[in-house]
Amino acid sequence: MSVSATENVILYTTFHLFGFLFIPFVIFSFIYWRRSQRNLILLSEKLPGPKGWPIIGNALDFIGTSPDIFSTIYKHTYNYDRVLRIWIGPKLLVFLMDPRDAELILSSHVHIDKSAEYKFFKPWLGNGLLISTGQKWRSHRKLIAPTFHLNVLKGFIDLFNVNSRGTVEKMKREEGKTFDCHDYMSEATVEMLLETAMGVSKTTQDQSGFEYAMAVMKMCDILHLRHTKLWLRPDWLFNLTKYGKIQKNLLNVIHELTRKVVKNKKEYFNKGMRGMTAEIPHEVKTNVNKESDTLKTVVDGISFGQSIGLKDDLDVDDNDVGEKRRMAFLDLMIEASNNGATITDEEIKEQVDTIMFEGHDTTAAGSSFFLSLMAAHPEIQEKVIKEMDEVFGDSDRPATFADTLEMKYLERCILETLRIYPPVPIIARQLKQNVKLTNGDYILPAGCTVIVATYKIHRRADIYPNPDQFDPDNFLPERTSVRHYYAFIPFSAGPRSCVGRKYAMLKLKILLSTIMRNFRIKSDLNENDFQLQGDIILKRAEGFKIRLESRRPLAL
Ligand code: HEM
Repeated sequence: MSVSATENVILYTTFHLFGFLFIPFVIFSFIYWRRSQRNLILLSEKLPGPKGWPIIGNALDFIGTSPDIFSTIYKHTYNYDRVLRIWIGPKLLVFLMDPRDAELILSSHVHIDKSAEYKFFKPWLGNGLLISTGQKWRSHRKLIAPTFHLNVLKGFIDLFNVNSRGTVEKMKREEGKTFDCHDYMSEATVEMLLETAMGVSKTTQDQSGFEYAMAVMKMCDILHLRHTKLWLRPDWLFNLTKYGKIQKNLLNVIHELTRKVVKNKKEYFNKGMRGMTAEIPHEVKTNVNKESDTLKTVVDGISFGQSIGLKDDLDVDDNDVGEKRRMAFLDLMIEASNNGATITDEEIKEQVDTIMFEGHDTTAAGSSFFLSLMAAHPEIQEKVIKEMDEVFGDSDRPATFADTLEMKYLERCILETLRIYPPVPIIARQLKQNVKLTNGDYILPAGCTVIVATYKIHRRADIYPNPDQFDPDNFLPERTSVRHYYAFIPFSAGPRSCVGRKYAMLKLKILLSTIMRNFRIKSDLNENDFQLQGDIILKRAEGFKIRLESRRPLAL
């Protein structure tokens, strides 16, 4: 027998062995799975959704580029108004698009477990606040939430100003050119987080915030691939691919920075330098103590990005937060660890990674969408500029907390940006028990992944007239007062709401007002040209392309 004939025999035998063993294995596994998941399957059959293929379900919807997948899933929501069932192989996803159902899940103290997809974050964020659950999440949330109360945040205003002015200075290099503003927003938000919540000066970091921000962006791309491509899900297979190797390198960059941040802070702390943020230049110091302590809201019906009817652990009366607890995030973590076993060093690092990720990519996307929308809607931009001129006149003084309360129109534009392009477009939870929805006979089965579809809720025509139109008047009091509280949830809501909500709103107002005092934003593209991709954080696939035109000498 020749060599090629032998090869043919081997191939033939292997093929048949594969047929004899693999196909029965798949069929047997499928039957076993159907029997063991009877509750899930029976209840899912009553849920509305597009027809799928045997075994793979609707997995074909997840083939293609990121914008393709986003648009395919979004198109389904036109046919299914409140609830949408999708199968990806054996995995059942149920999208909720009615604010009443969103409330049912998000306000619950029971349905707080994150979905299995969050496990891909684990090598990066460990058991940080975003993914932990149970008692660990409860005790760490209790520790961390007070470090984002308003009385702590007011102490950050000067640093928000310094960094916003630095960003304007850097962006000036791009004047007249078309460029992607996301890189600038990303770098600015990383540096602000380092200097405020982490309390370390960016100049003491020998690795730039920019490098970190880019690594985070690439990590998000990889995580998105693992969510949508079934073969990248098992760790052993993923680690063999080029993506596994890239992830390893990216995590080295990310963790090197966070380790350094914790180490530096501990050194300061041991030298007795506590309760500090980075150094503030004299010329931008504002007198925070003289500022009005009022908690009044700026846009009626909405308080720091959330409906005023929704209260969470950030909304405690600031006078109830004792002196000792008025500490910035990393200071408090280190003090807690020095004082006992509430939190270990490894857990501190995980929380730093979590805050750095959650606090940076979300606000970078939010501010980049805002600037893109200003360019696409010049008439709205002029109203923002008019308000800036009314608040600051010709002065180039830094913004104060009182000024932020006067930026009513700017705030409406920020809220409208977060409505129409919510940086976190969906929120996913794993159900441990069946849940009956608020209206109708639908029951979500235990074991399914329930997805609160923020992006769709924010674009319901029965809640927002002309839902796809950028209209800051959606946040006029007469409109906010008649809406369901859960009709606007960019920061989620309930016990697992975003811990950085107030931080984000304050920072966005200072950063964006500083930019709008200095530039007019232009673009050759309009909103219809935006291609959306929902890789964990919502982004413009083509980049956030804008052009800057100087309004006046820099307010620096
Ligand atoms: C525009 C900016 C932001 C948006 C739209 C946003 C949105 C959200 C959303 C929707 C969640 C819930 C996610 C989920 O359940 O899967 C969340 C959680 C979280 N966010 Fe934000 N966020 C923003 C800024 C920030 C900032 C500035 C920080 C910190 C400085 C932060 C820290 C966190 C943390 C730690 C969690 C997890 C909370 C928990 O599970 O208890 N976020 N955020």
